[in-house]
Amino acid sequence: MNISLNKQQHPPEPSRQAPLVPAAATIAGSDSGGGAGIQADLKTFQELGVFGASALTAVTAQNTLGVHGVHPIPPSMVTAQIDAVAEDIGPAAWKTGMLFSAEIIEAVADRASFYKWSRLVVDPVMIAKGGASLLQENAVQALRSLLLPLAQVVTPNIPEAEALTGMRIEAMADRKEAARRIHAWGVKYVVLKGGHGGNRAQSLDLLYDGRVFTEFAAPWIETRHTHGTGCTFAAALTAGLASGLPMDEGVLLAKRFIQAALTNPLNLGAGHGPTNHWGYNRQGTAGVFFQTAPAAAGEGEGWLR
Ligand SMILES: Nc1ncnc2c1ncn2[C@@H]1O[C@H](COP(=O)(O)OP(=O)(O)O)[C@@H](O)[C@H]1O
Ligand SMILES: Cc1ncc(COP(=O)(O)OP(=O)(O)O)c(N)n1
Repeated sequence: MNISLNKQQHPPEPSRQAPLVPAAATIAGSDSGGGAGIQADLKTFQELGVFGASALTAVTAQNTLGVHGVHPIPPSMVTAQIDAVAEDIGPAAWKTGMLFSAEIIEAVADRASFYKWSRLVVDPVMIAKGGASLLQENAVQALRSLLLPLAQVVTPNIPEAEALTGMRIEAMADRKEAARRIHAWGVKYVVLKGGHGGNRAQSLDLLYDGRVFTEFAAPWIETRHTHGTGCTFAAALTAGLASGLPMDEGVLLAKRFIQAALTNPLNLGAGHGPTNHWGYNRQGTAGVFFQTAPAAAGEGEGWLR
């Protein structure tokens, strides 16, 4: 008797199988300390039920006290990683983090327009918590003109929004004006994060869709363990979008996730320690709320949730 255990000559085409979980990809730098960069992104994807692929842009020697060294990856190798992931895995959403140079930004923008990514989250990483530069100064212009017009959403913190727009951001009116200017470059949504806002009562992030501002606020958490908050927030948003959430629900998920990750620190390292990605409760964290406000005036505010 002749028994054939495997009748198929070739493995099935991956793209023809319905994936059991959504996939997302991060294009970012490696943080040897594990709190930010590719490591934070992949942990966040996993915790939120999304398979994570990656393309490395730079290797950093880094811990909770600072960045000791940066070694960029050649742009052609960044392109090759993106192609390998795009052609086989086919992520539903992409995220960028540390891109380091204008040349790497050009390579990523080229691939983003080639593959026509509809869900591209750009976290415009510039400076690490300890003050080290993660983006060369002459690359800000490339970020603004080449990558932002291709993004679905960009997630600057306040210093990054200041560097992108060239304006000083102090009051809420400044944050709204910065969001309007960034939106005018072609990105569909702007999330201006408030971790550097100076308000020690609450952390307030602002979502702008070109028409309406939505505020996401949560109680401020007094902790030194804030390394990688921006990466983790943007990765959670990417996971939400890869799972099919609309933008406002994706931001709410990200806000809840980062709030939970900041709540019970792991107490690792002597400096800015990593946040805690374990055991996120999808029901969310108490105290996060959001509201809409018309772009032009303050009237008409109403609670959505
Ligand atoms: N101490 C804190 N308490 C509560 N939320 C925070 C705190 N620090 C940062 N966040 C939140 O973490 C996210 C990342 O914010 P931010 O610190 O501004 O970004 P980055 O890490 O890029 O500098 C935002 O949602 C912000 O509101
Ligand atoms: C490799 C790498 N990528 C990004 C960052 C910056 O991460 P971010 O989430 O903005 O956090 P802080 O540096 O502000 O803690 C990084 N440090 N390293």
